[in-house]
Amino acid sequence: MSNILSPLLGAIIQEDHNNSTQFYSLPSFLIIGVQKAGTTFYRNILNTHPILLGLNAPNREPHFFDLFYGSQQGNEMADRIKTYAHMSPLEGECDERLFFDCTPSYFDTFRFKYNFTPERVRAVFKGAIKVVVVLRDPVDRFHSWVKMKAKRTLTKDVYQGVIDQIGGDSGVFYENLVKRTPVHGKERGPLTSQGADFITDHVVNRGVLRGLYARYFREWAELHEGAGKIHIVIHDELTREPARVLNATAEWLGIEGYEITQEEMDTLNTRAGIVRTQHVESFEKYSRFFEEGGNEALRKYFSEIDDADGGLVHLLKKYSDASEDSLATVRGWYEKTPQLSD
Ligand SMILES: Nc1ncnc2c1ncn2[C@@H]1O[C@H](COP(=O)(O)OS(=O)(=O)O)[C@@H](OP(=O)(O)O)[C@H]1O
Repeated sequence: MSNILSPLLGAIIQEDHNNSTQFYSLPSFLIIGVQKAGTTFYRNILNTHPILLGLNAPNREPHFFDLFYGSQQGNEMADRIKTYAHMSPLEGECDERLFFDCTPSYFDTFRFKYNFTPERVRAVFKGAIKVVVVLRDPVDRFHSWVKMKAKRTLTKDVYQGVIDQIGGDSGVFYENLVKRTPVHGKERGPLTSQGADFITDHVVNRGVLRGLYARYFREWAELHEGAGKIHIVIHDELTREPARVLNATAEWLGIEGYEITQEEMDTLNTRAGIVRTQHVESFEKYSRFFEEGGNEALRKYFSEIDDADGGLVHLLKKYSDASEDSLATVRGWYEKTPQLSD
């Protein structure tokens, strides 16, 4: 096995088998998050570009750096790299397709004790990998996550479960969130969901803590500073102007743009639609709770933690290519809300 540098961005790996040579490519960039921000739609949009190809496209996430990293045949770095490269066989040395790995849980690997994916990615790519993050208002992301949960958890009324656990009072909900949030840089343990009660495991860890973007963004940005600016895609821009977002990504990669056709667009519009569960009454109770103060509590919480973690807008300015418009959108997510009423 030998490595040569691709004319574009990825590293190409060559393997000689008897009389034939097979080439593989490591991905040229990673879409690391965030879950529920429209990453599936973004991946599908990128896949329309003639030279871009998602690993395991179109429907599966590779999870190489979290779920499968420790379970390769052989744990030497060379074995790992080989396994990863085998996900993207090339048709010949001059095959110029660019592969990408879209695994939204890389951003904040909550199924483990702490997020070690940035370190692993650095170990494999020596820091030289491009990274994209799709961001969405953390309050909307929370609701999207609950909706997914309700869709998947058929036997349980998720909306009622959320209401029961948050106590139906936005002040109590807010206090609960603050109490259960690990302090940055100190306690990594509480991020594990193993053995946690419902609110910690589901509502807080997976629903809420995943929205602490500044915290995870800083980890990624600091470890990958040498690899250029992180590319930012904002959910609202992606869903409003997917063609523009595709070409902005192409420009960032240094490749030609692609004019996506209406026909391609129509097949890609993967919007999940409204999923409520069969428990209409509890869904209505849930919606009412959040409309009447729950959302305000969540926003206040996200805003305060964002401040304490150094501010996403500040970090994006320093480490990403986010435009002024994107920064203004992100700023809006963290606007301070009035004091919560008692
Ligand atoms: N085209 C388009 N327009 C508007 N919204 C869209 C579109 N495509 C995906 N989405 C919304 O993105 C949410 C799913 O995000 P992800 O694909 O990142 O989810 S996942 O992490 O892969 O589970 C999910 O959000 P919610 O509907 O709020 O749950 C999708 O509806």
